[in-house]
Formats: sequence, structure tokens, C-alpha cells
Amino acid sequence: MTAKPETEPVLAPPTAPAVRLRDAALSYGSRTLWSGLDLEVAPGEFLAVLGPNGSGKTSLLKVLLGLQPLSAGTVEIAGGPARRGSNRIGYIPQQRALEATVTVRGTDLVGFGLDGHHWGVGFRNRRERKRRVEAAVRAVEATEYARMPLGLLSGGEQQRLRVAQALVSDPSVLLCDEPLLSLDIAHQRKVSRLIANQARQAGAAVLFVTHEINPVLPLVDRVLYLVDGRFRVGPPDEVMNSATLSELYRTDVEVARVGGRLVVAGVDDHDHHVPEAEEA
Ligand SMILES: Nc1ncnc2c1ncn2[C@@H]1O[C@H](COP(=O)(O)OP(=O)(O)OP(=O)(O)O)[C@@H](O)[C@H]1O
Repeated sequence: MTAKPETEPVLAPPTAPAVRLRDAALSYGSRTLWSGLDLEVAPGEFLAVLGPNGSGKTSLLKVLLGLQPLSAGTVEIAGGPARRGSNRIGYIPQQRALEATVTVRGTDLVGFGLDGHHWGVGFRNRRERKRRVEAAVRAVEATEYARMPLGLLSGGEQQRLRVAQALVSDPSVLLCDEPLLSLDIAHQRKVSRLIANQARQAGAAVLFVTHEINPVLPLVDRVLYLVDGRFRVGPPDEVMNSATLSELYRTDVEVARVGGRLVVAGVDDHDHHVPEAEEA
């Protein structure tokens, strides 16, 4: 007979999800982008969000940013309701080219990422603010041009500063909308690592919208794949396979692994927007 332990084992408290959607739906007019979406993203988790144009990936991020209300269901993020302007949430928006006349400097853009209730007042905070902005600019290797007007910078340089802006507040949730676009391969790799470090080292939940999973495949814990109102969530191997994608797209889709990369054939949307980093 085995002796009963005198005390119950101490269990670590379960970690609350950083993002939780319950039975969530989003419609614009009569068009439903997705419905019945139950999704929990844990602190430290890296979730890739894939799907063809118009499937509602950016709209999902807008819901999490408090910019778009759900049509049904509930959303919680970083321990509270989705609301605008939280500096616990970092956001790398889908890139839009800035006009040459934009005179805001890179360091100002990065500093906006810190603007919250406890920043920007008092000398000590100003000094700390400057230190953090400089560290974030250094991390994306933008020191050389960070004081220039944004309108004069290349698309890739602007993008690196947007990444610094999203990371500067040490966010607990990081929402990224195609963050590797217009970056060269070396910077795709560096930016992917910075984003992954925010998950692995700082414990942030990362939602990473992308058309091309290969540059981040080694970093991805789970995939959310949206197609025409249908979706699947699971580890990359469970979602990125011929059977699952054929079911989602309702047509024959072939997925093969070639040298550690995923090759998807049979759907137009797997156009390669970005040259691929060999290793994220
Ligand atoms: N405010 C809005 N009102 C009405 N329709 C909208 C609104 N915002 C987005 N849409 C539509 O919803 C659909 C999904 O848009 P969304 O930007 O979320 O797609 P996506 O999956 O991010 O696409 P892409 O891969 O092209 O970036 C699109 O057809 C878009 O036109």
C-alpha cells in the first residue's frame, strides 16, 4: 500500500491568458468575417495569424486594440477589456508609406509608444524616457537615422522605427500586422528575434499576422488560420497540412515540408510578400 502524502502538492496557479476571445463574431453590415471564435493566447506564446486577403486578420487586431467592437461574444486583453491607448499593448501596424512631408522624427515616433498615464512628467521620468527610447532605437539598429524626419526615411527604416515604438513600453501583448514587410533578410531575422524575445524573455503574448509563415516558422507555437469565415487554431503541424487547408479552402491544397520550410500549393494567397529569412 502506498502511503498517502500528508500535504497536497502545491500547484502553480494557472496563468491567466493574455488574450481571451469567447464566442466572438465580427460582421460588417451583412458580411460576417468570423463567428464562434474561441481563442486564448497565453503569456509567452507566439501565435501566427494567417489567411487570405480580406479574411479578417487586421480586423481581429483592431478588436484587440479596442478600435472595433465585436458583433457578438467577449474579448479580454492584458487582464481587462479591450480599450484604446493601453501601453501594455504594443502594436506594429500594417505598413503605409509616409508622405515625404512628414516631419515627425523617428525618436518622437518611438517615444509615442511610452505615452501613457505615468510617462512624460518630471525630470527623472524624462531621463528614463530618453534612455528607453534610445535603447529601443538601438535594438532595431536605427540610431543613425532616428533623429531624421520620418518622411525622408526608406520604407524599411520607417518600419524598424515602428517596431521600436511597439517594443519600447515592454508590452505584455504584442500585436504585429505583417511586420516584416519591406525589411531586408538580415533585418527580417533581427526583427523576428526581437519580437520572439518579447514573448520568450518578457513573457508577452504575440499575435503575428503574416502571409508568409516560413520566416517565423521556428518561433511559432500555434497558428490561427482564417478562410472565408472558417478557422482552425493549433500547432503549425496540425493546421498547416494538406487535409486541414483543403478543408478550410474547400479546394485541394497541397502542403509539403521542404528543407524545414512549408510549401503551399493550390491557393493563390500564398504569394511570397517578403523574401524569406533562412532562419528566424
Ligand atoms: N470598417 C469597415 N467597414 C466595412 N468593411 C470593412 C471595414 N474594415 C474592414 N472591412 C472589410 O473587412 C474585410 C476584412 O478586412 P481585413 O483588413 O481585416 O482583412 P485582412 O485579412 O487583414 O486582409 P489583408 O490580408 O488583405 O490585409 C475586408 O473585405 C475589408 O474590406
